[in-house]
Amino acid sequence: MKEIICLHVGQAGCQIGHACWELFCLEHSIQPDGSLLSNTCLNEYDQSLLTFFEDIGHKYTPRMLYIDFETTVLDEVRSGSYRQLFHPDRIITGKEDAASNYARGYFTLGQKLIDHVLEQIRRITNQCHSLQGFLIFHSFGGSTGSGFTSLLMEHLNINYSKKTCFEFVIFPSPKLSTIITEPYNTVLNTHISLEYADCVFIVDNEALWDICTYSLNIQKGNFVHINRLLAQVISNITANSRFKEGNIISLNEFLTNLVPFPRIHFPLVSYAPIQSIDKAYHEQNTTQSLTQELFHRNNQMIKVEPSNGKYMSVAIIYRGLAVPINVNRTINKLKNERKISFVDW
Ligand SMILES: Nc1nc2c(ncn2[C@@H]2O[C@H](COP(=O)(O)OP(=O)(O)OP(=O)(O)O)[C@@H](O)[C@H]2O)c(=O)[nH]1
Repeated sequence: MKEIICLHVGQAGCQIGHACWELFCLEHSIQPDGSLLSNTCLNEYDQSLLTFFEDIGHKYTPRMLYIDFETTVLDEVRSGSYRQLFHPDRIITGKEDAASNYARGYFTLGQKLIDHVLEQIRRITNQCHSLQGFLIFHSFGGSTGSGFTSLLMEHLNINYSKKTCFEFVIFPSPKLSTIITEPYNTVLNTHISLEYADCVFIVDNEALWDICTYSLNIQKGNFVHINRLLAQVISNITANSRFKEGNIISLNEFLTNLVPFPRIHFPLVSYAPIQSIDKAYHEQNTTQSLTQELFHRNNQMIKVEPSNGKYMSVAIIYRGLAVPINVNRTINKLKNERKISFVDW
């Protein structure tokens, strides 16, 4: 079993984390109190849930840490419907927020909290047979998300240098960001991500709101909607480590295919199909249509124009019955029609 530990840092990281754990529980038939649904029996195939969940005898508990300097968001987790799922020690809060100031997250408040956080990580790793790596969820713009994550990654690099480190990051979007320090926090945190992360999936809220409004027809969306969308992406990226169907690709193998050069590790995220509930039952999703949609701007989770540049590498994860011959045919078609062009190495 290759375990993965999730670290959710700051408001964005914790709220996205909550959406992910809701989805993981549904996928593995785990109830909000951590017990298995009564008619579920664990066979070897189901054991794959141990990648993300720890078996503590009578129930399952997530291998994760929620970390935030202020208590509001995590108090909701402590009193919400999933409160029994999480081990209380794994929800770590400070007493005041870092006021969107990277330095407060890294130095002032960060230094007070880091030992406690590292101790909890050590306890979780002690319960793992063969730790695969860490997934870190945070925003680049917030001070906890940027400052404290930087400090944490430096320590993880010292203590767990051989383990894979993936990040899922909210990149500030110019039209939506209200906090003036977000660009500064982002630049400072990017430097650390460049050095210590193996792969950083970046998304921005502007692109996610657009997907919610135009593709999913949600007129008054909020963070819950976009976080659930992100949870789908994260679930699919990690599905290979969790379910033993078809090819099992570990995080490391995934990296080998996706990252052409160690420091070039900031892939764009795209997802298909994205359909509103009223359209979903009227669409036929073929391998070809899904692959073509992936390269469409409306399906991208970050606002950039890919036609202005070239692709360095692409990793497509199909979930469900995708036949390799159809996949190859579609990719060749896209290349021949010059819809995607790669750099000439
Ligand atoms: N997608 C998504 N983005 C969020 C969420 N909450 C906050 N953000 C974005 O995250 C950025 C701000 O970072 P936060 O995570 O709120 O800040 P923090 O890391 O907790 O740091 P401080 O609040 O300064 O202590 C802004 O760009 C927000 O739009 C969320 O639940 N989902």
